[in-house]
Amino acid sequence: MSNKKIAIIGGGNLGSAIAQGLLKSGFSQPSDLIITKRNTASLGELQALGVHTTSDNNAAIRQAEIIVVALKPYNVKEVLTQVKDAFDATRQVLISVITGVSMHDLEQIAGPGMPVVRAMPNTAIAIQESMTCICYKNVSEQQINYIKDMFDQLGISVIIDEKLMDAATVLGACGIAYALRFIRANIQGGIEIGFDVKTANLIAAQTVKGAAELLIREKRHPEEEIDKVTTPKGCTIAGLNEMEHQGFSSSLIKGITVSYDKIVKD
Ligand SMILES: NC(=O)C1=CN([C@@H]2O[C@H](COP(=O)(O)OP(=O)(O)OC[C@H]3O[C@@H](n4cnc5c(N)ncnc54)[C@H](O)[C@@H]3O)[C@@H](O)[C@H]2O)C=CC1
Ligand SMILES: O=C(O)[C@@H]1CCC=N1
Repeated sequence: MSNKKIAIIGGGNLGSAIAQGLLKSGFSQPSDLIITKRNTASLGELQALGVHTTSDNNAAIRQAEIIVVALKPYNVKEVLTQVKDAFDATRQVLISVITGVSMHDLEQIAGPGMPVVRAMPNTAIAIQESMTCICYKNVSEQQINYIKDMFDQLGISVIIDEKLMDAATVLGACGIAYALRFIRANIQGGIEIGFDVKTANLIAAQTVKGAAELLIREKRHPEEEIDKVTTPKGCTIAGLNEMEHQGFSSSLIKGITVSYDKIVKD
């Protein structure tokens, strides 16, 4: 159980998901969480659980030891600059989940020597199933252990070099959307061959979960598992080869590189 006060600046999709995950995991008590948004009306669910909601970023930051910034990339500089005097490098850590904003830029805003962490989770953080990539600067061993433990309770986390952070954004954070689109396509196909949408959804989602668990738990390569499914002259290889003829793997790889270019070239 965490006893540190955590302020989440920007209670949108990801900021709210992080708050939900922190509560569901038991890492934070509602009274230790503060979440900000310009208009707090949509934070009613968290408020009902006892989380402090406010539009006052300055006050939220001053009360906290861990500050999670989940603002949009285009307004982070403006918003944080307005509250830069609230940061205290001697007792706080600034965690940014913002796409494409470097630790150097964060330190420039929050002040020299400010302990900064970049974390790249995905929206499954709301149910403690995130994949979170982390890098850090000016952070003590004790602080990083605390933060790694926090993200490990919200899923699985790995520490990476900052130069891989944009790649982590694509593979992990965008990746959940690619996976969901893959599941949606399976549902559409499943309906065409006879299932109702609810049953198709369950079969498609549990099947993808099982595939992922085989790789995570057994540490296998996908092709090793595919070989076990593809009966010679069978229906699986026939379908898989048709998908590849239609550009299945190629379209995914191209999509990943387009997402990556969008981050690094913007
Ligand atoms: N949505 C996702 O799956 C992921 C998003 N990210 C990054 O996280 C950041 C947030 O993304 P989302 O949650 O999707 O965006 P969002 O637009 O849902 O959330 C941003 C929130 O900040 C609030 N905000 C704007 N100005 C504010 C201010 N002055 N004070 C307090 N709050 C203010 C907005 O009202 C909004 O609710 C982005 O930088 C994004 O790149 C990173 C990984 C995954
Ligand atoms: O699409 C985006 O820009 C953000 C970053 C990763 C997930 N959503």
